[in-house]
Amino acid sequence: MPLLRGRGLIVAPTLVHAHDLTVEYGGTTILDRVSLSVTRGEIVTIVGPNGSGKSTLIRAILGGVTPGRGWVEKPRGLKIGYVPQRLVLDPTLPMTVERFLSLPRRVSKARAQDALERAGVPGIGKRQMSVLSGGQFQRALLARALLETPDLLILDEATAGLDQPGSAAFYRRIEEVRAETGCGVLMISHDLHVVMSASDRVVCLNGHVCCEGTPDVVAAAPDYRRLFGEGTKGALALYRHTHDHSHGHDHGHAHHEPADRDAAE
Ligand SMILES: Nc1ncnc2c1ncn2[C@@H]1O[C@H](COP(=O)(O)OP(=O)(O)OP(=O)(O)O)[C@@H](O)[C@H]1O
Repeated sequence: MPLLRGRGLIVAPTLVHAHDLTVEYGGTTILDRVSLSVTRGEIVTIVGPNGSGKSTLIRAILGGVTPGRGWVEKPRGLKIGYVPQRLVLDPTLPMTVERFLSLPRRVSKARAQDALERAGVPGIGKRQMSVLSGGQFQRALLARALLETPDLLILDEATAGLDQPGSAAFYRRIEEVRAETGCGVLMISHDLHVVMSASDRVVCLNGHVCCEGTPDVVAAAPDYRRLFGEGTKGALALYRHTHDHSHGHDHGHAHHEPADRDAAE
């Protein structure tokens, strides 16, 4: 999908645009006229309290929930890779990571290996899914989502259950995947510190879009402060601290990372 040029500007194409989505369950409005878009090469994170409709919004974008009002626009043939919050596998079922990547459609060993490398865990192909650490398991799910080299990567709390260094390493890999492939990323995260350092744009949801914008704009917004409290000042401070110079990719984010701890270890 090439970049569009118009009037001297280079405009990244929109990968998905949700227009005015309204979803009700049993007479309760879960999403109220929610609009959201993601362009190529952009990392957009949805934050919001428990039950604020984040997963419902992702499901509506993926097509698993039909909105009562509004619609979702995606370019024809858009390839989406999806990483769920968790996946429960029967621990008694013997299954290597390579075999897992071949379900439901068989992929060659070379493609499986390539996806594992891109997920940052090149050495786990022969291991049993049941013995992977939490971080490695989530990387295996990421590898599965990367098999088709998606245009848009969607992650629903993919780091739930990982500790802070584990989720920071995971999100760093997501940024690297974005830089390598130019894909767009839409994710849900509760890890505000990581969100603030890893996102280009944050959408704060509470049934409706309370506020959205760059991480510093959202962290300073009264609605966001009301939902997440003054404790989130720390997240903003971290964001400012870690973004005080450009490191050259399209989004101009800088990173003074804590000591890396790769999930492959
Ligand atoms: N299939 C369903 N039928 C009825 N109610 C549902 C259904 N799916 C979600 N809900 C309700 O919709 C609300 C929003 O749920 P959703 O999972 O989208 O929230 P969330 O922001 O992702 O929450 P969390 O942060 O806890 O994962 C909740 O009150 C939930 O109980």
